Amino acid sequence: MAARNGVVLVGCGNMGFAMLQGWLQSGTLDAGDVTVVEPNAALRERAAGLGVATASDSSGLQDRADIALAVLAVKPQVMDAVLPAYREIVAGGATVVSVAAGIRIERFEQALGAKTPVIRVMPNTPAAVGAGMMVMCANGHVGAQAMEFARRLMAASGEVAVIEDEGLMDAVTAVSGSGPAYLFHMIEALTAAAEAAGLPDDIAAQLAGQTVYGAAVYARQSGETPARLREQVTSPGGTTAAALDVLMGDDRLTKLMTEAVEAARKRSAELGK
Ligand SMILES: NC(=O)C1=CN([C@@H]2O[C@H](COP(=O)(O)OP(=O)(O)OC[C@H]3O[C@@H](n4cnc5c(N)ncnc54)[C@H](O)[C@@H]3O)[C@@H](O)[C@H]2O)C=CC1
Ligand SMILES: O=C(O)[C@@H]1CCC=N1
Repeated sequence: MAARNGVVLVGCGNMGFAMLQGWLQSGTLDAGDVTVVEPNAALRERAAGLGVATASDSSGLQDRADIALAVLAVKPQVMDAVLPAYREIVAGGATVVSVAAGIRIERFEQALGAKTPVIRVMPNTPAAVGAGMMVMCANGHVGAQAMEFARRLMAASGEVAVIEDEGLMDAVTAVSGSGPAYLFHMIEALTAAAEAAGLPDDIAAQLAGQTVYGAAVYARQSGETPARLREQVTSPGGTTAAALDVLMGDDRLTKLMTEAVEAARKRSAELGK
């Protein structure tokens, strides 16, 4: 029997392409093991530039016995329309990996068969540079080998966490799935503030970007809590304390972040309906 090590990536937009880059750059997958299905010609070409096979639909894939994982990276709104084209591939033994926000495992079982092996993954776009946060949640039909293969792929894109309770995936989505956008906005806001303080645009962008990057790396590598690292920057009566009075007074930023995460969590739950 041929080795089952093929991956079909369905949808190669922002998230699909970010993961594909992580897989290939890390050497976890050879380009020859991946087929990208993407109807958008420009995005297909971008993927082909990495050396993978591409197709505009699934029609040539039905007889492939080597497909271990069908990774679905299409918008939640089109998932129901996309799934029937993968029924045969799944019946042939492929495990479904969905990165779609909100869509519950049950929906895949209903569309593809009650015993379909399904892994939900909530990735994020820093996967493109191997710095993603990849949260996995599988149903009971996923075999050990497929789970291990999927975990290896996700580990190539960043850190992996596995959760048992699928009910938590909406919260996961709101924190780490959408989270990079909050931090990108933080960079934008710090850049705007730097400009308002009189710095030239290019210096403002450099200072904001590198400060957020440096703080994130330091927070992950120092072994200290973020609270302790914050205290180390904050001299009593100094400049940082003056700024933190604005951000932390009345728990301002924590309340705002909690409100933002709750809005995303609710939207994720809605997308699943
Ligand atoms: N963008 C992000 O940061 C994250 C996105 N996600 C999830 O990833 C999924 C994709 O999101 P994005 O990449 O942002 O959207 P996107 O719109 O950039 O990519 C979706 C791609 O699917 C393609 N597509 C549409 N119909 C198709 C079909 N029948 N067969 C194959 N491909 C098809 C589209 O042409 C498009 O390129 C969504 O379900 C989203 O919830 C999850 C975590 C983070
Ligand atoms: O905005 C969205 O719906 C997707 C899911 C998580 C990040 N992007």
